[in-house]
Amino acid sequence: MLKINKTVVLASASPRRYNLLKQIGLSFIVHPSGLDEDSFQTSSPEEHVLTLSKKKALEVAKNYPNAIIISADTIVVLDGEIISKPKDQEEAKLMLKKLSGKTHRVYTGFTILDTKTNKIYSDFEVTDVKFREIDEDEIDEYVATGSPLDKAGAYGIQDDYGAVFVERINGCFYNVVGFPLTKFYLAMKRFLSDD
Ligand SMILES: Cc1cn([C@H]2C[C@H](O)[C@@H](COP(=O)(O)OP(=O)(O)OP(=O)(O)O)O2)c(=O)[nH]c1=O
Repeated sequence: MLKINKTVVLASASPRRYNLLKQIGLSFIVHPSGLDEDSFQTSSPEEHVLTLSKKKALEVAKNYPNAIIISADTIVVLDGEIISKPKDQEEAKLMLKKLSGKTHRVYTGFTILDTKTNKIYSDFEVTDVKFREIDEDEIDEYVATGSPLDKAGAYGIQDDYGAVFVERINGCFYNVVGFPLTKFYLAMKRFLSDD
């Protein structure tokens, strides 16, 4: 597993990212960036997740002169349209209606930053997710649980409801949940051995 002789800071308020990084045995503290993601416009999904994850890391880096900062950003992309987190229940319902019966892509970008050397590495992963047709009652019931509200595309593949909307995926499952574990693990090993 990863052995890091330095303070590691997870620059994220996402409980999913917390759990996923704990799952691979990483020791870290949490310091969310509080970045306003709504005011941010970009051209491509790749650029969006790479730039936002970098911004989150750089924001939190200001507080830690000698640490490794880890951050990420997840979006859903349907027919070229970037879908982030819904602003309310109505928007969550609209998002789920759009995703029904279709295949979308989930992009997660992540950044690793050493605040002492200023070495920075960012990368992203993409997973295709096929939804079955979901009906309005199912959408209403799920949205009423409140769970979709803090999630890109208004669903969690790991949720009770979200799980049964998904017919199949192609790619990394953990990438959909919010952090591409294998890609991150390999990147982190390279990052640490380059020191
Ligand atoms: C598609 C999908 C997203 N998500 C979540 C992961 C992320 O927490 C969230 C996307 O929003 P993000 O802006 O990437 O992350 P966040 O606001 O939750 O946390 P922070 O910016 O502080 O790191 O959607 C799931 O939990 N399951 C899913 O299936």
